Amino acid sequence: MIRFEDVSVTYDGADAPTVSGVELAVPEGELVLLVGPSGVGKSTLLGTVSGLVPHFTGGTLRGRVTVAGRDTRTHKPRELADVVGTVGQDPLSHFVTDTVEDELAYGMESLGLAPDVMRRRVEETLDLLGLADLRDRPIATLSGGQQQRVAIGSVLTPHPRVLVLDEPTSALDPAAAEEVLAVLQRLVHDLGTTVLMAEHRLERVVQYADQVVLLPGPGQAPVLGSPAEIMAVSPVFPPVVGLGRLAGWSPLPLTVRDARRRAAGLRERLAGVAVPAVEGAAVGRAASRAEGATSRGVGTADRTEGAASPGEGVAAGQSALSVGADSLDGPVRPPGGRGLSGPVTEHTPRRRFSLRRLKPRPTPPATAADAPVTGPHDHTGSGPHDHTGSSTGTRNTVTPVTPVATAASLGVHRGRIEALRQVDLTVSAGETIALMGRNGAGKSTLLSAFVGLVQPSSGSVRVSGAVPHRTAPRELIRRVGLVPQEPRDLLYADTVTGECAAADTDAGAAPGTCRALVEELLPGIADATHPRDLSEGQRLALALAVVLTARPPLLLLDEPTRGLDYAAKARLVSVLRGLAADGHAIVLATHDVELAAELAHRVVILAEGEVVADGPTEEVVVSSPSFAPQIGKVLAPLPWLTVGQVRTALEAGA
Ligand SMILES: Nc1ncnc2c1ncn2[C@@H]1O[C@H](COP(=O)(O)OP(=O)(O)OP(=O)(O)O)[C@@H](O)[C@H]1O
Ligand SMILES: Nc1ncnc2c1ncn2[C@@H]1O[C@H](COP(=O)(O)OP(=O)(O)OP(=O)(O)O)[C@@H](O)[C@H]1O
Repeated sequence: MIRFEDVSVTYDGADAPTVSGVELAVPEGELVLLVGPSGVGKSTLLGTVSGLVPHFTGGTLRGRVTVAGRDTRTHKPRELADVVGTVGQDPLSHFVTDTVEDELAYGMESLGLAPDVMRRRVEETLDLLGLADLRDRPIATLSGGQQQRVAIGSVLTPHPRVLVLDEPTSALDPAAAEEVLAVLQRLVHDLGTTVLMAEHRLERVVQYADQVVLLPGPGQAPVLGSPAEIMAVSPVFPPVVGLGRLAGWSPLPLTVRDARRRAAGLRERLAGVAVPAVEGAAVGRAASRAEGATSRGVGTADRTEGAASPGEGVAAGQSALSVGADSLDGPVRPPGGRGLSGPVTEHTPRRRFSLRRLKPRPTPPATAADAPVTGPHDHTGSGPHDHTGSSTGTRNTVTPVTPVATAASLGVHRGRIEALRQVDLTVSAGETIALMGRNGAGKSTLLSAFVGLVQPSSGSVRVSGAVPHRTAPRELIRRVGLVPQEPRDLLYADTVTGECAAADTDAGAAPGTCRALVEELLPGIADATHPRDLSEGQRLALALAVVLTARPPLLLLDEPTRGLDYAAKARLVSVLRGLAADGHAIVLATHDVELAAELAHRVVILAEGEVVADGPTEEVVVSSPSFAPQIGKVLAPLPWLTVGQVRTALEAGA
């Protein structure tokens, strides 16, 4: 159904082809998964199928790509729209209408389908993807995951024979991701739809694939095989595969169920063994409760109505951080739009989070009443917390501590939606909190409240003593930094070099600080590249580096692993652990249960705008079918969470 014949793509100005020598056939009615490190060319390859590469991206395509016999170089994306449906990594930039229902109908309208067929398919799709309650909503007001569901729905309604999906579950909560994958599998099995999908969170998808295509490195020819064959050799693999490799299981397990069947012996071996260091959470929780109690009701009820802020969401997924930490390498990214070359409308001007442009001076004032309560640059060890670095490579210990940020009985309205209700949360210096919960639960809203992008409608929020929405950006930036769900909102220079130079200046950091951070997170990004042309993972690494350059006492990350391969995530984990050990407080909104297991001292789960769980990571996630990491499920009821912990124990002779 899709055929690549000696395909190579060279972007304008690039020294070498991004992908080359691609010879592949994707049979009709199969789900083929495209995997490989960040920036290796996955999105580029997907773009050649939808025609976005090179029609929209520029560059030179050599060889031939055909879909259902149509050459994508001689057919414009519009002329392929009846056969191929494409979901790119950034749905928002490709929506063409304003409301959910209109968006679901748009593709069918373009193809001239009868109104009754359109109506029926819109209803089916609303149900299939859990969008019925959102049908009349303006798309610009949806959370990130809600938008991703609409983007997927909008390509399903025309019933294309081929679906090209770039990280389609990256913003979805774990349960929603499973639902979407089940829908795709049904289309493949029942309707013979052909699906080509790139995804980093292999723990979510590998079991659905008929075949896997691995792009091992930039410019290297792809390797095709069954999921088990490829997972045996791939540099990117999910935690169960990591566990299987560690335990020497053959064949390798691809699912939690496979692994559980093999794990009886391992469970026995680990039963009496102390789980390698996973500390800090209990302290964080105790601190938060105490603080919540004292600060409740302190805040003024600043009324806001529908503050225009990015309708963000949080990326989905899980990953094998501990596995990647020592065995993986490479980068990743997403392709473009929907394959329909209709007008791209900017619905509501998205407010850009522009704090970093305001020339911050990150050194916290020592005396002001609202000065940051922690000194993140204090390496003397005399601070209020004890950085007992764990030798096991898991979490650092946090001792009771000064709050860096608090929300007390916080309520936030976004338009008519009550996005947060009675939220009490205290974030302490040195602790890392994973904020989890289903799409639309209010995670991004809470992060936005900490940076003053939305205002409380009741209760209060404080960051280092300051009221965020009443604090001038140049002051606030000394206290808090946010990496938004869409990293491009933070980037404005023409090159990676320019972006980094601006970040160094803004942060008052030594020249080269930001660039070194980029290299640490994701090596190999070219200096002269326009941030727009970076792969998704590369862009995220750049945005993270920009914010980290200022070393804010409170660091907020909204789904920080989209587009990142396991190795890049492992590097991110190590950077964030270092920051936490230096006394920075970190809050990450994430659907990546593996990331939370690896990094967070404490997990806070939001549901319908309320906190429904708050506790040490292992306590909160192990008992949860949605939020438990793969290793947690395999070894349950033992409270082990990561491959790294198991490796440490086995190496120590368990
Ligand atoms: N600008 C807005 N106007 C109206 N409603 C909004 C706006 N932004 C978000 N919402 C709604 O507020 C609720 C919380 O959204 P939020 O983005 O905080 O969720 P989230 O937990 O981050 O979700 P996701 O996991 O999908 O990113 C959702 O129901 C969302 O549709
Ligand atoms: N339009 C473009 N112009 C120039 N270079 C580009 C363009 N698009 C992508 N690139 C470069 O091509 C390489 C491959 O990018 P691509 O997005 O295909 O990778 P990917 O494997 O999908 O990455 P990720 O997993 O991070 O999404 C990257 O180095 C990127 O910087």
